[in-house]
Amino acid sequence: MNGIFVTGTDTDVGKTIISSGLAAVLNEKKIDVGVFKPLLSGISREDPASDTSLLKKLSKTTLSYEEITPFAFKEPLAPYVAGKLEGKNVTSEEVLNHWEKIRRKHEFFIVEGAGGISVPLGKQFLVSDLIKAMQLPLVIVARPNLGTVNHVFLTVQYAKSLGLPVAGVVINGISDHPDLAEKTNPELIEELCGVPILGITPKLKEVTIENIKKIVKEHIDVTLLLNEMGIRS
Ligand SMILES: Nc1ncnc2c1ncn2[C@@H]1O[C@H](COP(=O)(O)OP(=O)(O)OP(=O)(O)O)[C@@H](O)[C@H]1O
Ligand SMILES: C[C@H](N)[C@H](N)CCCCCC(=O)O
Ligand SMILES: [Mg+2]
Repeated sequence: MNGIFVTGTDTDVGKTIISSGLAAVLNEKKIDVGVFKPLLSGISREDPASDTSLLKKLSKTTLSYEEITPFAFKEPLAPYVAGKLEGKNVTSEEVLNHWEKIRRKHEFFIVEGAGGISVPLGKQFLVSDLIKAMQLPLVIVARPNLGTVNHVFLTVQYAKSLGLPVAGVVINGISDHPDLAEKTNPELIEELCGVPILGITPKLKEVTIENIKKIVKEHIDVTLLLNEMGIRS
């Protein structure tokens, strides 16, 4: 089993859009792709707009909603806090047990965290702890605008300090008319952070399944990503 762990510089940066788009493109390349979004908060798994639904739909996996997302909480908060409000504390062992049950069902997995790399999933259990335990290379999704350089730098430095390999960064949501910061950020990020930019995806006017697939296909170097993992596509 091969795969990537998709994290972000923040919540709402487009991790689900990029993860599900990547799943669709890999599927098209005849790669047997599965998805895992172990902790969800603020929306139910079966809601058509949920991370779980989008990932399931675009990957075409036959995994169930519960297999993709074993833990879902009502409030739109860090999963640790959202779980606590429901009297539940998720442990790393529990997530890994669910992972063990599905990881051999597909050749390649795209795993999505929740929010950024240090978001608490349970008591003394951060997204970064899960990444370390799952031993998957990281893809970091970031915003395109002024301020993102610092966010990417901190995320990369933190990942490196924990020995987590970073496959690269996707800058998501660049505007049709990028300002000077948006134009200069990609090169600066590569220079400062020492990680490749895998792609710069545009801001969609209409977020549809077809458009999600299109921006990933046309703007992310999926071959580079796969090559870095020793997979020929
Ligand atoms: N390239 C894009 N163009 C237009 N809208 C986008 C784009 N990328 C993301 N969005 C929108 O921004 C919002 C946040 O995106 P998304 O849900 O993928 O973020 P996320 O990082 O997965 O958030 P979370 O931490 O909640 O999992 C969604 O409404 C999504 O449709
Ligand atoms: C509810 C939201 N959409 C995410 N899934 C959870 C984001 C938690 C962010 C916590 C934080 O960094 O302050
Ligand atoms: Mg998401």
